[in-house]
Amino acid sequence: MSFEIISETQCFGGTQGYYRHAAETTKCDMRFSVFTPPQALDGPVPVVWYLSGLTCTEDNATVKAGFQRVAAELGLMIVCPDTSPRGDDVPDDEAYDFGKGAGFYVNATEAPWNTHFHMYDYVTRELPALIKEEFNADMNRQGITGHSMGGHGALTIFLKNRETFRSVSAFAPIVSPMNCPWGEKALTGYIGADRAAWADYDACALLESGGATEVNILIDQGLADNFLEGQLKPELFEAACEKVGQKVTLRRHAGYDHSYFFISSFIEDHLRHHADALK
Ligand SMILES: N[C@@H](CCC(=O)N[C@@H](CS)C(=O)NCC(=O)O)C(=O)O
Repeated sequence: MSFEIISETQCFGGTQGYYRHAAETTKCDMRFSVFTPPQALDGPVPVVWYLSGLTCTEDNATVKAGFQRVAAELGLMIVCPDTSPRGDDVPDDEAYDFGKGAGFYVNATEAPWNTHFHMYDYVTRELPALIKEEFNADMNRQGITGHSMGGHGALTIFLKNRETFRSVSAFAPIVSPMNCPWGEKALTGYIGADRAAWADYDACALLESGGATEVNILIDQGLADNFLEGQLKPELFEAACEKVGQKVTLRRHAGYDHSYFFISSFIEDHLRHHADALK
């Protein structure tokens, strides 16, 4: 599969790389980052996917989450995709929470978004195929995490692909886009007004329809997060887990907000959570 190396830089004995490829699913050039730990020189290593939130690219987590030191210690490859299709041909919206930088990890069915906004297929199918072929990744050992919109992506993609992922975690996730303004706007715009179709991209609804999984889900949430009550509503996920008997460790942290200062404070715990499951 063809892809281009934008840059590769040594970091904690491994390699932090930025890459670009022509993606079929999103019909545009897509960028992504991969941290390859030093252990990959000796054989295939487990992969943790990190899905970012609104306004982000592949760069935000790569430069601000601080995952490289622990990923190098644990021998984890970290893949950070972009959050939407990009380029002059791709439609956009002037708001920060829709269009570019806000793909919501769905396959859009509504025009004009349905030509490029196939982030679900991109993240679950096209980019994994490239990672499998071009990097020393053990695709039988995959975990997924993410922040905010990316936390929604991680939870829903995990719940819809139970055979693919052995571990999942999230930072301040949108747990029920059907029940928050960010999600209602995105799902109406990308999927259409029929709310029945939205359930396929709602972690709470997917858990209730699909039942509990075997894994323990780790979620961290800051209590000084401006989006906590209006958008994130972790109590909805707690209730859904309770209903179906899903194990979840939901940690609420006084004083932490929605920023990468919060994520970088707890990223080590998340990577250890994944490494334990992916051993
Ligand atoms: N203050 C943000 C609101 C969106 C936001 O907080 N985005 C989070 C993800 S939901 C983020 O990580 N932003 C980029 C960053 O901090 O690097 C903006 O208007 O750009």
